[in-house]
Parts: sequence; C-alpha cells; structure tokens
Amino acid sequence: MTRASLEKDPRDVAAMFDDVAGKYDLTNDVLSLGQDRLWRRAVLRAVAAQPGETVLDIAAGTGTSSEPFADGGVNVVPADFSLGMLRVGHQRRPDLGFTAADAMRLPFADASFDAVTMSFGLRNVASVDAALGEFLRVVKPGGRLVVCEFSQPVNKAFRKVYTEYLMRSLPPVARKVSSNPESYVYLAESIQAWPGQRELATTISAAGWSQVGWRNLTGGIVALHRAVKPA
Ligand SMILES: C[S@@+](CC[C@H](N)C(=O)[O-])C[C@H]1O[C@@H](n2cnc3c(N)ncnc32)[C@H](O)[C@@H]1O
Repeated sequence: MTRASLEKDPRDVAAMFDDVAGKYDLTNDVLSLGQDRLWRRAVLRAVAAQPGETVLDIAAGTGTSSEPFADGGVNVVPADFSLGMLRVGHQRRPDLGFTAADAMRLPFADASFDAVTMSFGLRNVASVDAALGEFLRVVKPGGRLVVCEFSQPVNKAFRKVYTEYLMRSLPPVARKVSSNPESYVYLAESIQAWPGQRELATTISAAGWSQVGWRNLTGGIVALHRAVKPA
C-alpha cells in the first residue's frame, strides 16, 4: 500500500498489516492517546452479548478488540485475513480461537452467530457492500451488527484541530514508533476519505440491515454503528 494509492487490494492490505503486526498495539495506544481502550469498552456495551452467545469479531487483528468479550465470558471468534496479525494475536492470547477469514467471503455457515462486530476494519475492505452482505448472512435473524470505525468529529472547530493532527502530526509520530510509517500515512488518508456517520448508516441499511443507528465517541472521531438483522 503506497502513499499515493487508496485502492484497497486485499493482498496489499493484508501485507500492510502483516508488516505492522509486531508493534500494532503499542502504536495504537500511542497514536490514540489511550482513547482506544474507551472505544473498546463502548463496543462491548453496544454488542450487549448475553452469556452463551457467540460473537464474530471480524478483522480482529491481534485480538485486542476480541479480548473484552472473552474476558467477559462471551464466546468470541476473532477472525482476520492477515496471518501476521493472527500470529501476534495467538502469541498474546493462545486461549482465543484465532481464525483466518476474509470479511468479503466468510468461511462460516449461514446464521452461525448471535452478533458480528468489526473494529477499525470496514474502512480497509475492498467492497464494503460485500462485507456487510456476508455479515448479514452469518448472523442469526434478530442478531446484531456493531461497527466501530473512525468517523467525522461533529464540532467544526474540533474537526479542524483533529484534521491537523491526522494529516500533520500523526505521520511524524508514526515514523518514530511504527515499523511501517507509510501505513500510518495510509491510515490518515483513508480516514479522510471515509464516509461520515449518516452516509455509512445509509450504506448499512441498503445492505439489508434494519434499526440502523449510531453513537459518536470522542466527539465523533469514532462512531459506533449498530444494526439488527430483520427477523
Ligand atoms: C486496524 S486493524 C483492527 C484490528 C482490531 N479489530 C482492533 O480493533 O485493534 C484492521 C484489521 O482489519 C483486517 N482486515 C482488513 N480487511 C480485511 C478483510 N477483508 N478481511 C479480514 N480482515 C481484514 C486487517 O488485516 C487488520 O488486522
């Protein structure tokens, strides 16, 4: 994945995450100024999994987004298509059943999960519609979808400061802490190119999901979109 290219060829995306896997969690903590921990707790609450339910955490990476579920006694399946991320995840949490899977062609039967969640993954898939369709297929009727993704700060002045941080401050910091600084330039550019809250909600509805809504976190830097599969 190069600076000039925001084309999301699945092989390039997987290779980029293979490359950053070793330092992924450290870099995340530094660049989000620790906010990522709050976002993960919010995802857990939004999914609201009951004991005995099974949740697919797709694009789970090193499993950091799956851990709150596992630690809360929920059956969580962390799945990702970057073998490098899965390897680091397995070293960190050998108790989690890491699974190789592409969000656009999931290796799971219809209606196998009570909920599907995806944190900071949807922005990277080549076809958002294909992924949303696959999530709908593998979740049970009445099951939930929770997407946690970077979004648009709602306050204009805050949005300006944040855009400065994203485009000017983040790349030099990433250069110091990451093994692949180019990937953090891609991060900044892909966030800028990503649709806002309302537009993403419309895309989720168009894919067949009902009761679509969202909640902003950290002033809209991140949005949690929630939806239900029609019964
Ligand atoms: C920014 S990381 C997020 C990891 C984790 N969910 C978290 O919150 O820390 C994005 C992950 O999405 C994965 N990914 C991107 N496109 C994917 C796809 N089509 N299928 C499966 N995983 C994908 C990448 O391999 C990477 O591990």
